[in-house]
Amino acid sequence: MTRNPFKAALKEHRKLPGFWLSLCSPTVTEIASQSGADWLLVDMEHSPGDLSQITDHLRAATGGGAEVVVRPPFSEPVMIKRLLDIGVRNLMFPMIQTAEDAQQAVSWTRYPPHGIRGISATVRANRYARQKDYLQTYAEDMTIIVQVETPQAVANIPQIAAVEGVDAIFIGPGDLAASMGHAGNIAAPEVRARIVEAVSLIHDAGLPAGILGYGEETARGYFEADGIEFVAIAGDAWLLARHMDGLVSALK
Ligand SMILES: O=C(O)C(=O)C[C@H](O)[C@@H](O)CO
Repeated sequence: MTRNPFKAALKEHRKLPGFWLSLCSPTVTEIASQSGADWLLVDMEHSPGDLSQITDHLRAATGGGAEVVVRPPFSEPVMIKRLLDIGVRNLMFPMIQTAEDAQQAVSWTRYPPHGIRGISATVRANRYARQKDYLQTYAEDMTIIVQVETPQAVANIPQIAAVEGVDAIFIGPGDLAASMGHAGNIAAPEVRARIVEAVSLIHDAGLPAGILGYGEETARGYFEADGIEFVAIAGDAWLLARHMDGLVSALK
């Protein structure tokens, strides 16, 4: 039984709003974690943030109820090992195209004989060697989310979802649209059709689906009309820019 509330809620297919954080500010992480959101995506792929800041994000989130999910800059084993050692227990792997990609991603998170993760005896993840059952329980407490971001990946969802260890699948609408020749236009009917197809394949496989859908109306549509379980309802930079612009134009 997992001790990770986000993983447990995903398994129950609950409705889970989250925020997408790319401003590299642990203070923003703290504010977001106290909002009632269930999860916070700390993005290393499209932000200048680096590994040394991640521990501060994890500590900041403990002031509230949200779980931190980290998206590494690229799906590769070295960064994953270092993120896991510092105590990241929810990962989102970008650009997973095939079941083999997903299998490899899972293997980077598991110690032998189940994978290739290297052992470090005294790390933040095992409370500096105080958590005696870490080696027996880490996998149960970890959430692995893989991102599908191309039509090829969408077509491979049944195989990707069947990979042991994959807990959820997150649709990357921006890259999906771009890979279909509609960069910047996720509302294009062809892209929308692929998103609907992806959600249905993810649900047919019994997994929860996630997506970015900024703003109340968009997020509500994904939650209610599409039945998507975890939606990034806003990004920190998006929220700030939008509200600053609105206030200035209202008062000028
Ligand atoms: O394809 C997408 O959309 C994503 O993966 C999210 C983007 O990288 C971006 O919106 C992050 O700010």
